[in-house]
Amino acid sequence: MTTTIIGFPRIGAQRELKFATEKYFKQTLTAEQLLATGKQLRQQQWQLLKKAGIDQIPSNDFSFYDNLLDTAFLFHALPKAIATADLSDLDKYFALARGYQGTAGDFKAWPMKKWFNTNYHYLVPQLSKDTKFRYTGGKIKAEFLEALSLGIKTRPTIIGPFTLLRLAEFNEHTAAKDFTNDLLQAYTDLLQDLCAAGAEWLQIDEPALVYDLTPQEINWFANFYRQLLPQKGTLKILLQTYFGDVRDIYSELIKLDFDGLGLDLIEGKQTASLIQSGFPTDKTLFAGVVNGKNIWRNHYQKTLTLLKQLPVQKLVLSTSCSLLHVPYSVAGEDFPTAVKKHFAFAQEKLLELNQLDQLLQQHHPEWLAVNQQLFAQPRVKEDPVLKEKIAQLTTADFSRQPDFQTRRKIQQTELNLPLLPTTTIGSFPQTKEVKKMRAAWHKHEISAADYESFVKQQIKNWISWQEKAGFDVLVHGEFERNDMVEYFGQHLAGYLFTQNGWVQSYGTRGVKPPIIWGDVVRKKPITVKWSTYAQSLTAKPVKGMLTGPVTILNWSFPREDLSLKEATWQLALAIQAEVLDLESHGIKIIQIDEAALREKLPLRKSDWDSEYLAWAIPAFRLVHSKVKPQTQIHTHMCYSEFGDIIPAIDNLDADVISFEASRSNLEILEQLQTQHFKTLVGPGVYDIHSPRVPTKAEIVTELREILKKVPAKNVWVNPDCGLKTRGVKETKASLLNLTAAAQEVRRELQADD
Ligand SMILES: Nc1nc2c(c(=O)[nH]1)N[C@@H](CNc1ccc(C(=O)N[C@@H](CCC(=O)N[C@@H](CCC(=O)N[C@@H](CCC(=O)O)C(=O)O)C(=O)O)C(=O)O)cc1)CN2
Ligand code: MET
Ligand SMILES: [Zn+2]
Repeated sequence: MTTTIIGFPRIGAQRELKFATEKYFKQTLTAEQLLATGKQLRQQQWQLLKKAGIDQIPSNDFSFYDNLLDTAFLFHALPKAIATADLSDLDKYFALARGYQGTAGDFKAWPMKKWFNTNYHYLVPQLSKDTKFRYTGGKIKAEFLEALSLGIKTRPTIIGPFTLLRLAEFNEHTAAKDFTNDLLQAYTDLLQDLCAAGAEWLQIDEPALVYDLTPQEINWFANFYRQLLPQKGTLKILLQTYFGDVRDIYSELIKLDFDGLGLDLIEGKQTASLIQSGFPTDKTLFAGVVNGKNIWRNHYQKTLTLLKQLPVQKLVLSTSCSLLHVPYSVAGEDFPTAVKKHFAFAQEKLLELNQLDQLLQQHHPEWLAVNQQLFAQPRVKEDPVLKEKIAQLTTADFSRQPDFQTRRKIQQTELNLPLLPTTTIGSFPQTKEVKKMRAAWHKHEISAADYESFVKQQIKNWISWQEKAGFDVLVHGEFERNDMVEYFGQHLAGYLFTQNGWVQSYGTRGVKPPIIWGDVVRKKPITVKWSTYAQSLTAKPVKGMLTGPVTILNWSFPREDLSLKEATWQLALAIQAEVLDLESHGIKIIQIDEAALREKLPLRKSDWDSEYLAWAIPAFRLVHSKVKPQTQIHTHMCYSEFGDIIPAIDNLDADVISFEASRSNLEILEQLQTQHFKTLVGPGVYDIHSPRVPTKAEIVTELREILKKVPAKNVWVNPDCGLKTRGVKETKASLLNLTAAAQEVRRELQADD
């Protein structure tokens, strides 16, 4: 038996890579120093895996920004302008990741998207007529040789051609077929080069196989690999999948000349039955039995029983997906032992693989006994009152009265807002100073009172700035929050949070997902203090700002001993209490962010409703069903690819929704128009993910485009997401252009009347 993992977190135990990279961006660290940090982190990782007894150690799972970007870069799929720019390879790479403005030119970054159903973002390769894939040697081979020089023969990993093309964007009327031949040559060269370098195995990641596949896609895949695999020489190929099962293509996969198949037995509902339907004796199954996405200890008995039911001769134990999605180690956390023993972060999962391997060979039965203890009795006491409350919910609890159109008229009278009302999405820049004061308060260097008055001062400054800038609906700025989900976790009973449980979200940015430990209850008001303070400073309405239950769930580590539906409804009741508190304290507009609602939509269409929307949409409705007709409920989604679920979004029954603009803006507006979307909309009028300041003229143009698709009386004007990652100067400049643009378009509309 053998153990392996698909990939490991690369940011380092103390986020060393983040800090080094950000220093490089600020030019306080040289390229050599950054490369040296990368090298050191890789060595540490390989040695850690070796010491933990992992038999097959991956390489090239490391990345300075993103693995799909690495893959595109390896195959020279970069725009001509960047390829020929007077920049180092490293700076060309970062130019694709973050854009570049300087002496070598002015390049836009590639867009970012959510990686399948995770909170990790990949860079979307932009393919066009001048894209010519070719293998350039580079990182994958260098890292293999680097490990080899340390005496570790790794298994290099690479994203496969099918997934690469499935996730890329085709410009200038190009299509997959335009790139197939070049890609075939590029992957052939890669295989042969790694084989010559002495590699024994290559891991090719094809997670896109877990989507619903068309016959054309299946054909493309089979044809491609039928041509590629004969070129592998003595190199063994592991075809690695994750985030689901491969039901549409399993029968093809087992016929192709792969040496190993990596299948997900955690999220892949049909994986076990597919394997039971037949697995070739000459192939190795890389069984993904240790959950790469959640932080709970593996249930050894269940895993062993599952493994024994698989008719497989050659078996390697593995994780369900890369460990990128869990924090580095639980070792440094100060949970009580009774709590800690239930957790396995990345490092602890290595031990689990090792123990499962031993147990399968009938060694160390005492490890099984220790593990069984963890699950012998319920981990937490349930809250009977909460349970009863959920059991007693009726249709009325999910249905706001009166209906949308009636409320709309009441709210118009109540709020008296102009046409095209202006607002922002919630957060203002989380400056160094804000983070420093919060850190000082955590370290008891300043008192809670000092911290509170500091936050209030920020609120005061920004309220007065928003008034001067001419905003119609103001926000308090979210200065008290480290993160829109972690903050709520920290204020709800039933949650635990880590000190250092960072998980990469994109590039150098990370999150510390809070852990749902038990039943979740709101013990006391969370945001009321800040919102009412902000409202006391102005006659304009201040929007209360909350995170919705689905997003809190999706960006937390959920329990495995409670259904996601039940857990989300607990959260919904907690946030409902907060909504009602805000309302009773005079807050007239309340925004309930559901930024992550789209992200966790199941990858297969047949699961959309039954597995998700059927409880996620009611959860949101539950949160606001009891507010007065006068109270206006807003929501926000920053992932705008919800064209397919527009009726579900309308069915949230919010009064106003704001969403990401970026490139898909017009497309979504058209879909809203044709599907008769009723909710009022604030399509973001500029992209906040870039420091670039949009001109007033650009925003005016954007607004005119929006007004072609949506009646003016239904339109709100706002940026496309919160401003916490932006600098103060660019934020103010952009927002002044936004209010000026709104005023200009308003005048145009009034002149038309
Ligand atoms: N959970 C979540 N997922 C999300 C988003 C989101 O907002 N939240 N937004 C979308 C995009 N994803 C994002 C993810 C992270 C960040 C981000 O800004 N992360 C920050 C950390 C934010 C944070 O938690 N900050 C804490 C802790 C900051 C910190 O590291 N402090 C230092 C000290 C700071 C100092 O002295 O200057 C320390 O503790 O060592 C705080 O403000 O309190 C980062 O990686 O740098 C932005 C967007 C999608 N997914
Ligand atoms: C990632 S969605 C962000 C919404 C939140 N209210 C903010 O402005 O930061
Ligand atoms: Zn957003």
